[in-house]
Amino acid sequence: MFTVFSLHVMQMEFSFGPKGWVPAEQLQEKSTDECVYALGLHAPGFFDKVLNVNKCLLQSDSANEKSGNESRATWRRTAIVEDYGVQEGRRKHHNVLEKENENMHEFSQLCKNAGGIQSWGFLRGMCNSHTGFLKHLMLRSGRNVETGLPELTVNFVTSSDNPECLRPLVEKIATIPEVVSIVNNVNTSIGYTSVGEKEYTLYGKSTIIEILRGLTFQISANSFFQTNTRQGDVLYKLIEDCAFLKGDGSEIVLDLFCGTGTIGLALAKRVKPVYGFEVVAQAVSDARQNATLNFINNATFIEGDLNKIGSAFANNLPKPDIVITDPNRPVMHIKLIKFLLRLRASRIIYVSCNPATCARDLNYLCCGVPEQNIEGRYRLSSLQPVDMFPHTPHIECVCSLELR
Ligand SMILES: C[S@@+](CC[C@H](N)C(=O)[O-])C[C@H]1O[C@@H](n2cnc3c(N)ncnc32)[C@H](O)[C@@H]1O
Repeated sequence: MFTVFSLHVMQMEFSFGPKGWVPAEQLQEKSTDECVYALGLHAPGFFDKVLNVNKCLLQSDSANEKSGNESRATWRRTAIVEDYGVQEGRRKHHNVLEKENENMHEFSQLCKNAGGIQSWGFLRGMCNSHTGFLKHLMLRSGRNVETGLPELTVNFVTSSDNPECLRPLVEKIATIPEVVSIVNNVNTSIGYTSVGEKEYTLYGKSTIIEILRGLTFQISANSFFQTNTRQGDVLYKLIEDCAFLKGDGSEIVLDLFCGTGTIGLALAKRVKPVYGFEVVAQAVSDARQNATLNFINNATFIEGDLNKIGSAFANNLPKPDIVITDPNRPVMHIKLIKFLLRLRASRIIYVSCNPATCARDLNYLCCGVPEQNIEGRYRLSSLQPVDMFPHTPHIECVCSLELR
């Protein structure tokens, strides 16, 4: 198993909550006053219990702290906690709101002017009541390709379409040198997903750059990108090894669930064409742009929902030699399993961050689904876990399947 000891997790998603959740073992130690309003991580299995996180050990220093300036606290504290009182407790918050902080006063006025949102509502997370404005805070770090210095994107996910409400907060955060982009994703659903129906760029650019396997990738806020860049390099090298490319540039690659095109593009210079499929429009557009950025002209990226494929899916494409499939945590749709079994590519590389759903899909591909008269056609030739999420129970697996 590959493990890193020095972490650099590129993306973290935090949630806002109406009050901080205190684990039972700490109830004695903490007064409940300390815990009003939360910005942090969900307790496992409970979306309405948000554990305050003041410093995230999985984040890069620049995402956690303002390096080189001892006098300023972490940027999260500076921008959100100190100025807006989200984590400071109800009493302090009242002081900040009503007496002390001009910005906060302006801010609450702004909120009221902008469509009747109450300032208190602004600070409440959605949680069970489904009220409030701020849902999630997503931090993503990348680097400047010329200087190599860290860059940060800040993505506020809100429950309604009122980007002006964020303006005072944006002005504060924009003064942090590492921050190159501040966006607002508006997600009006009652769910906890962070992908917005609309996105506003409130400061700087709308994308961030990261480098993996020597290639440059542009990433939009709604596009998937490996959260752990250093281990991402290890993961993609392993996928390349599992592809057993002949080296004569003759193979055709199908990259399913391709995101910003990372895996396909990492292989593109050593194969014939690469075809990528992905459902998120921004990710497809990033993938196309990434091909251009890396002078790759044999990669085609197609927008489409792999859960809704018809019998004619990919009929117009040449038969691939290698299929990469890298689904989200749920199982692959049975239509896609059937497609892969009909396609009979010589090799499938199945990349998964969920061993349970991965096991089901591998079982179908290898042993078939007898109750549906589906015959399995593959043999699992290798399975390598990669520790993409150190110090958590999660694990990524790269599975190599050969046609029998
Ligand atoms: C685990 S990510 C892998 C992305 C890419 N392979 C990478 O390594 O960066 C899974 C990707 O599948 C996409 N996705 C999820 N459901 C999908 C669907 N039904 N059809 C097509 N793409 C889907 C997600 O948007 C995401 O980009």
